[in-house]
Amino acid sequence: MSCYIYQLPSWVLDDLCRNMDTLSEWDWMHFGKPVPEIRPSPPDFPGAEKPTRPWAASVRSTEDGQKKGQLVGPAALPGPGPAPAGASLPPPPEDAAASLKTDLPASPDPKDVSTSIPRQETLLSLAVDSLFWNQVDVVHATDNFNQTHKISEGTFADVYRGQRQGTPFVFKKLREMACSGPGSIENFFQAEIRICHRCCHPNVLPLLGVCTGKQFYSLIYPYMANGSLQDRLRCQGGSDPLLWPQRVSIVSGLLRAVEHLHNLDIIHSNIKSSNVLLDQNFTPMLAHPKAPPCPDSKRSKYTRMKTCVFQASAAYLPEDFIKVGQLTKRVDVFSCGVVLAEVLTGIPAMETDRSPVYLKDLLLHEIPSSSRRTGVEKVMAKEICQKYLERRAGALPEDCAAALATAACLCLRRRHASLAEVCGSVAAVEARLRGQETSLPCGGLSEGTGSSSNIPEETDDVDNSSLDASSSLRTAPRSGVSASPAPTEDEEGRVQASGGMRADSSSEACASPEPPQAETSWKIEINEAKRKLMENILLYKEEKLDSIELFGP
Ligand SMILES: Nc1ncnc2c1ncn2[C@@H]1O[C@H](COP(=O)(O)OP(=O)(O)OP(=O)(O)O)[C@@H](O)[C@H]1O
Repeated sequence: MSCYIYQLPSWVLDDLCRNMDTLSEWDWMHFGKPVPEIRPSPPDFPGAEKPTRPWAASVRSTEDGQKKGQLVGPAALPGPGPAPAGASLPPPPEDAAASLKTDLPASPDPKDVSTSIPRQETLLSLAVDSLFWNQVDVVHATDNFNQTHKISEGTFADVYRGQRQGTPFVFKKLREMACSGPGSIENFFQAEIRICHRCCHPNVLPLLGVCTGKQFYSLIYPYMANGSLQDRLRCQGGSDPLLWPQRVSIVSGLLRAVEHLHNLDIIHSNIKSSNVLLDQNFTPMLAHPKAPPCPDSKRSKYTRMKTCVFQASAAYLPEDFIKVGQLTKRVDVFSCGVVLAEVLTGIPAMETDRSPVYLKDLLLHEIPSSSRRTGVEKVMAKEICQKYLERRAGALPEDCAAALATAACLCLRRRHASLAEVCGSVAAVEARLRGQETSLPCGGLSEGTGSSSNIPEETDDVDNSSLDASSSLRTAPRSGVSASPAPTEDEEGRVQASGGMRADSSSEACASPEPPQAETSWKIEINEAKRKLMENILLYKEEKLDSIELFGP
């Protein structure tokens, strides 16, 4: 028999409401998204999501992938055997799955976690216990975060390699940054957990564990043997340059991952080549979504971010986002365009001793003077191919280069660039390089995103350039486009971009008055009845409603 919340006696609901009043934001999130694994037989609430296995690479929900016929298995514990992007991956080895299960202390020390961090008990009650590693295991696996195991220092965390039961893992040890503000670790933690909780895709890096210890917080991932796309594009450690088929398949995997996230209404907001990790087969995995910054007032529908965090990522962000701080899917599409451009040209997204500092500015500078005419991307793409095409990656047929450059230009320039279309274009190049005869859609793509070539496309253009003469930008010494052996053009006299930080040099970027509907980087799926109930509960909390009004007599 179905049981509806309104069928409960009002005193029970009253009690429920009072208890709910004490919930943290974290708990509320999960109120909208039941995790039913802990219940022997889940109740049949209308509108409730189907039960999903709760957690980690080996246990994540697979619904979305199944719908689209995508692979939905665990994404990639490093293990033997090839696992090409988009191909079926083997389940994690038994020992690895077992290694994710960590014995929890029988009664967790309440002092073990700060109050701002989701409490272990709460998370346990959400059936994510298999995700938790205890501190001792993490210390053991990383040799107490031995410096010799350190891979890198990131914006929010230091990255260490470790090993458990013979399986290599990566441990991100989170740290509060001076500029990150209170709660940033919590946000970071929750962003990762939310995304991993909601999606499972062969090109999204799975979160394998978390540790909320007394001395540190850590997130645990599979170790990706080929490091990041950024490392490989820079041939760090003397690695060979990536060849075109590898490059295109990596971009294709990245685009599929982003498309998948967007289908779930998740905005990654931290797409960059250092967050595209490559396994032993160069299968790309998109990692480390950025914590959705908290709006500083309930009224704010759009998102503001800390200026210092912008600075780290400005190379991948569109100007309008930097100026306004409105987080939409377009931000991700733009970032994909920058990554695609890095792959295509071999030019780093940012180089401080170069002018312009940002690759996005270098490329957007190639826009023909009559930038509003139809097919501008095609002209721009041609320029890019002629001037900046990576020469170390082997031979690339001209039409493939043009299609890739056009796809990059679309991502960089169009307000409404269709990710599906860009995906399709790159996939066609991928197939072509694999030897499959495919006709490239570059003609159609370059003429406009889905629109007829006869129709002017004026309203879709975006001024992304941070090379605005009015901005107070410093000028850097010219160093050319050093990373690429491709001929570099004269950029003398160009004003160096500073990522549009003119928007605000204070702790937060400015926000325009009430921009149009913004998308948020995560979305609670909740049915209307629940939404109404939650609204009423808020009113109840403000003592504008009593429990009788809330649920009726
Ligand atoms: N799972 C992993 N396997 C192998 N190497 C990794 C892994 N995660 C990160 N790395 C390496 O560590 C580097 C830094 O990772 P990190 O996630 O801190 O990226 P970041 O871009 O510097 O920081 P952030 O994403 O926090 O802005 C990556 O570029 C990569 O070389």
